[in-house]
Amino acid sequence: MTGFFQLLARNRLALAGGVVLSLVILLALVTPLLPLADPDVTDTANRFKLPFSEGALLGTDHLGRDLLSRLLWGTRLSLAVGFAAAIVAATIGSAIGIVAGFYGGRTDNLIMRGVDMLMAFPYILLALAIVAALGPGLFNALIAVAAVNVPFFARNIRGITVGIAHKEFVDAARLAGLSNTRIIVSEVLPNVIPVIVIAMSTTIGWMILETAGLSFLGLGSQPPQADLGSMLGEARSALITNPHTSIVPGLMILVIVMSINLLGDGVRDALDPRLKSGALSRPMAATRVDRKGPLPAPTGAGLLEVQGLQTQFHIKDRVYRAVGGVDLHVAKGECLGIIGESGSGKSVTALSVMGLVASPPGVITGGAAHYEGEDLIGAPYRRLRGMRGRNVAYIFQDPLATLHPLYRVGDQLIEAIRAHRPIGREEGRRKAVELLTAVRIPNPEKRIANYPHEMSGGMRQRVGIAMALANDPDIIIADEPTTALDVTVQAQVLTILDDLRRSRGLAIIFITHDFGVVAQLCDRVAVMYAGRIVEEGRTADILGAPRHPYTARLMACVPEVGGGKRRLEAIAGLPPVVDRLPEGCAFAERCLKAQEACRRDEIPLVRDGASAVRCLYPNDPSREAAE
Ligand SMILES: Nc1ncnc2c1ncn2[C@@H]1O[C@H](COP(=O)(O)OP(=O)(O)OP(=O)(O)O)[C@@H](O)[C@H]1O
Repeated sequence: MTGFFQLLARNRLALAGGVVLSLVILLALVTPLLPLADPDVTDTANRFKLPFSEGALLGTDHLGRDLLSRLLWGTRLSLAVGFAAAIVAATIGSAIGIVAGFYGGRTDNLIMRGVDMLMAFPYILLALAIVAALGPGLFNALIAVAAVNVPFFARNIRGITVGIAHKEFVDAARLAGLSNTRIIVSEVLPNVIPVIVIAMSTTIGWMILETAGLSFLGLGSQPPQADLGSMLGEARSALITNPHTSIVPGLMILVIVMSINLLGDGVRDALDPRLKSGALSRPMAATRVDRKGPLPAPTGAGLLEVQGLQTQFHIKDRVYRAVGGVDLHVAKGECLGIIGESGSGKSVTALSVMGLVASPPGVITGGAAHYEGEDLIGAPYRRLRGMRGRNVAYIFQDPLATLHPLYRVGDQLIEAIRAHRPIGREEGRRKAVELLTAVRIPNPEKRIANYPHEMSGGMRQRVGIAMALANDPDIIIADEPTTALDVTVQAQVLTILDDLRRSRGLAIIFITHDFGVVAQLCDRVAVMYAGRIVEEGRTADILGAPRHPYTARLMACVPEVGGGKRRLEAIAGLPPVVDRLPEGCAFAERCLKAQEACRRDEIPLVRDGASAVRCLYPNDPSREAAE
């Protein structure tokens, strides 16, 4: 709950709306206690007194009644009717929506067609018809406004319920033998309540306006009782001669509706869990860069050289050091593997290179990524945009999440090419077929007309690779592209990537959990732990004789096909949380060789020829070979 209020407070407009609305509600609540004139007593001798006259701060109306008093009593009434109508409409509408969405079939059809019929009438006509049938009066106006808003809630909540009613957790509740009523109350309702609150917060203002509209037409509050709408209606004839009689209630309606709407938008944003990590602020086109200290100069190692990269997530007052000073490079035609446990910072490292980490909350706080000597971190957005996909392309783990579900794969390929080159449709089509052929999709002429859901996981991943190849990039960063595939398809996809790198001289950075993939594809490998590289070197050296205890234990977790039965050595404990990294070696807590010194100071990455290790007591490959 505190998180909700903190998020709400971060949205300045919502905060302003909340403060203003609270003041208005407070005023309305204390109105009976204030020393105000009677709002209904007429004094025709003092008609149309101007604001700031003696004894009438806001002046008087056409019957000499005190406008301030009428305004406060009227506001009290309008707010009460608006809120009551919203609660009634939300309760009835949501109940209808939940029942229709949950039961579906004929029940849904019957209820929703009734709702459609209500919606087919212009709402004001419907409200007028209801008031005409029930007779004028504020209570009847409340019923009319609530009734015309029921379909709005019913439709919205029905849509959400249909989605929830088919979720696995609802099926699980059914299998557990829960009754439909129990399922609705315990499984469905908690999931739709935020939507109901959001819909209410954005419609209360609207309902206050509608009630005011009915009163303005003489169908709501009846004389001498004042509400904001009837005050406006009565002031209509003096609009030109005594505008203050209209301006006073008009301004109050404006203030109430604006503040409710601003607050409603803020409530909606704060209740949405997807916006909690900072996306409420406008996401930036490239990751925010806030580097202090001198920048590393390029050494000319490789086509892409990452030096001392530090990327953090700033969430509230916490700092998550996802990447804490990573150095790596990859040359033309080379494949560098990055391996490590989940959460070790592999993806964030890769995304930082092209400024693709979402900001907020991501911030690059140090280091450089030199591409042919040019530092990409902090490069202007136009430059990064020009290079994304053109020089450095990405392949992600789940192509279903990266391919647009509503466009044919051919059109998506053509779009990817056109983002960087102005080519015609025909040429684009030819190139798309060429790309699908390059990734060995059979029958590419036909396949370009497929939608992503019409392809298998392996096919979609090939389309992902084709997309990355669309603009002939120099570097491809592949983030676990084969994790979701079965071993045969995985082998095919890896072969395609390997062939492409050899034939096109592509540099590949391959992020994976899988030592088998590293062995098959990568020339060199970097092992990451808690946002840092702990070991780096030639694949054969590292797989043959890992020097860092973490690498050795990670490899011991991997079952070997044909290696006979053996006990798999799981690594006890968990990686440290990156907002509370320990002093010294981050792996010390889980390391069997850890000494006191490991927990003291920063441990440097010590280079020895082609390999490097960040450990005070690394395994000695020569001794192990001798043993
Ligand atoms: N948007 C974010 N907000 C806060 N923390 C994040 C965000 N994205 C990543 N992190 C944190 O950064 C750290 C590194 O994440 P990253 O995705 O790079 O790990 P990874 O090694 O690629 O893991 P996996 O193999 O599961 O993809 C993790 O601790 C993660 O919780």
